[in-house]
Amino acid sequence: MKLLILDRDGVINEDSDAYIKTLDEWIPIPSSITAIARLSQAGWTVAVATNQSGIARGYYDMATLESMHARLRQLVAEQGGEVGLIVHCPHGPDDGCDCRKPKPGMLQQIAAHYATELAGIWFVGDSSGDLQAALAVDCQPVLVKTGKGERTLAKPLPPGTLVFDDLAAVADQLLS
Ligand SMILES: O=P(O)(O)OC[C@@H](O)[C@H]1O[C@@H](OP(=O)(O)O)[C@@H](O)[C@@H](O)[C@@H]1O
Ligand SMILES: [Mg+2]
Ligand SMILES: [Zn+2]
Repeated sequence: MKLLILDRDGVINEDSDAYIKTLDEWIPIPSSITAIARLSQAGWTVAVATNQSGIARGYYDMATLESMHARLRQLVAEQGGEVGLIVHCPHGPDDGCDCRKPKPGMLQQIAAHYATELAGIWFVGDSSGDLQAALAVDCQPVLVKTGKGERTLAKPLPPGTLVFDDLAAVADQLLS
């Protein structure tokens, strides 16, 4: 199946070092919304795997997180596309969960949901933890320069990492 997995903050929407704590702070990257719509209209399933330690930290609750994801689905639907499964890790760095990137648990959850293998599936992120999670399950690590991408690019990347300016450029490549 044509499955693409995305990180959320810094790829789909703007990120902040102060976390994305409210719906108003969830600011979509317009070209990313269009990219998701274009991909899904072309038969791609676009899933999301996002760390949301702000839940564990008490910065925001599940209702707020779900409101952000409802807004994402609405914006993509307005452009004729749809968003697939969105998986989040609500845990903190010290909780020892299996889902927080760089662990690959969320990627494995997505693969199980769609009854597909992960090998070679592109996982698009802006942080090194995203790239490490991809490598852990033989996904293709893809770095975008939006969000924390430029910071991530300043450090050595895992061999084989593909680099694009933004999600729109990733979509252009996949749809070419
Ligand atoms: O990029 P994704 O995975 O969609 O989400 C990242 C967010 O959960 C937050 O992750 C935090 O990392 P810590 O969780 O505090 O290590 C910080 O990097 C925040 O700036 C960022 O907004
Ligand atoms: Mg991110
Ligand atoms: Zn977790």
